[in-house]
Amino acid sequence: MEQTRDTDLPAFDVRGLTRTYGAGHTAVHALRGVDLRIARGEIVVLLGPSGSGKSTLLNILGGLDRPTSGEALFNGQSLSQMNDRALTTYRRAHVGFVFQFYNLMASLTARENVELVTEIAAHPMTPEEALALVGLSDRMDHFPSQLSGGEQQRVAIARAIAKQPEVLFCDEPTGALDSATGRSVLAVLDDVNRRLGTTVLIVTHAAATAAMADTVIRFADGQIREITRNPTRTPPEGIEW
Ligand SMILES: Nc1ncnc2c1ncn2[C@@H]1O[C@H](COP(=O)(O)OP(=O)(O)OP(=O)(O)O)[C@@H](O)[C@H]1O
Repeated sequence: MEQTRDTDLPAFDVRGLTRTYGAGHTAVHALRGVDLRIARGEIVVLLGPSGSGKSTLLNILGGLDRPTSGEALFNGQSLSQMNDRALTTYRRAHVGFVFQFYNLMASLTARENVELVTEIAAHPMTPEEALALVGLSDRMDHFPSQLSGGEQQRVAIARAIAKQPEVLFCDEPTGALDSATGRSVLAVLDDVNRRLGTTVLIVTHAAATAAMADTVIRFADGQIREITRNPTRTPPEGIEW
């Protein structure tokens, strides 16, 4: 039998995924059966109204939450069947997170915030390399309070990519930023994807972000309503908000 080459596997293969919070009358069906394949090295943008289940899906794929039923495979391995220890190892080794509100340590400089990750990662780049990639070489010794919102988000991206994750999960990465700053943050994500080959998943309310994606997933009511592919990616600098 011909063996499946690793490179043929999608980054994620999601089958019949459901996630229900609570039970009985008060149960919330956040995911109602999601089937999805995400190819490696793509930028994927997830759009959908508030409460449609986007963050729930991201959290399950990122190993922060578990499905109620169904399966999510990463590189052919079932996240759903991993025990807590294996899921922690998965998060540490393979995925980076970027959230709306940067979550930087206020008492540490940009470099020290990134060091928190590089000190425990298996194959990290240096904090200097990570900060250079996001264009912050000249701000490494600044504290978060001395940086703009966009710069703080770039530090958060540097921290997320410093361990060289295969996947970067971004939940509303531009949600707290004005449009020009948001575009520059998206340009950093695009650059990371091109240079490092990182698979990037972006959850956003900003529908225009879809133009920078390879694949656009539209969510509604806990289900995928539509998956479209862009024939070409629009550079974030050219996106109109
Ligand atoms: N921990 C939780 N306990 C109970 N219900 C939850 C929990 N987390 C999410 N939900 C509910 O699950 C549904 C999906 O939430 P989710 O955060 O995934 O949506 P979303 O599409 O990311 O929304 P938004 O765009 O507002 O962030 C919502 O109805 C939400 O209230």
